Amino acid sequence: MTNEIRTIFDRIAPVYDQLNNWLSLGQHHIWKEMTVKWSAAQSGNTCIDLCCGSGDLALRLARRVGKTGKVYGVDFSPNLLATAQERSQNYPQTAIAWVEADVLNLPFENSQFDAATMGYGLRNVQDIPRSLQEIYRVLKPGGKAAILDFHRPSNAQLRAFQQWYLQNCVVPMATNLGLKEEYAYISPSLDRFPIGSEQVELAHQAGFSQATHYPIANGMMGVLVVRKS
Ligand SMILES: C/C(=C\Cc1cc(O)c2ccccc2c1O)CCC[C@H](C)CCC[C@H](C)CCCC(C)C
Ligand SMILES: C[S@@+](CC[C@H](N)C(=O)[O-])C[C@H]1O[C@@H](n2cnc3c(N)ncnc32)[C@H](O)[C@@H]1O
Repeated sequence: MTNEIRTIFDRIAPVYDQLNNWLSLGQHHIWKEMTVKWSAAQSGNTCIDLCCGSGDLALRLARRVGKTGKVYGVDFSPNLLATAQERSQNYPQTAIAWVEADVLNLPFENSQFDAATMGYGLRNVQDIPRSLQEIYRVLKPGGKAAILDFHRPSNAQLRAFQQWYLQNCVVPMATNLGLKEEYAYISPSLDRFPIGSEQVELAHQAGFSQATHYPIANGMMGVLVVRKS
């Protein structure tokens, strides 16, 4: 399964950024900016972006931590990491290290990071509790993580719209690019993804003292914000 997920993301790498811009009507930039803000990353901090993909969140973190900070972007898709690497050449001032690794076995010591972000990663990992435990392990005491992903809205009409949009806009557009199966995967992965209150419960079980889920985009997306005490 892990290999299948990696293959999906390696295959969509060439069109990933473009499709996200089109299909979210540019909104994903706003959702990612909110996520970085909620991570509370500060100038000079050492931060980690898990499941960094093509680097959107890591590059935003790098802007926040500035020249005196350091950002690690971690992903297991070599193709998406290559895009991230290429994009970061335009930001020579910022210290970003791109690391090819599984976020379920992070190659970092305990308590290294002031802040963490994860965008559209938690729904894709094989073991959500383990992923939260790994984030807990690598955060410093007092550190925060902000985890952005799709969310199923409680409002039935909005949920119906979300399902309609995924099936009738997202999948057909991806089909035109030969990526039907890859994008058809989003809907079932969302069906089995824990809702906000369940994510909060899992975060407490992983050890986080504070956990809050913020629904955004009318509840079609959400950000789980956790703090290690
Ligand atoms: C950046 C976004 C999604 C990233 C993403 C996550 C995945 O798990 C994938 C799995 C397999 C293939 C691709 C991805 C993937 O790209 C979020 C925005 C992109 C969405 C495709 C658009 C979703 C739109 C909402 C359901 C409704 C938006 C309403 C309005 C148009 C703003
Ligand atoms: C939908 S993309 C999100 C990319 C980026 N964070 C963004 O918001 O645009 C999901 C990413 O998670 C990565 N991923 C999924 N499971 C992973 C794992 N166990 N370890 C490392 N990366 C993983 C995929 O390779 C992919 O780049």
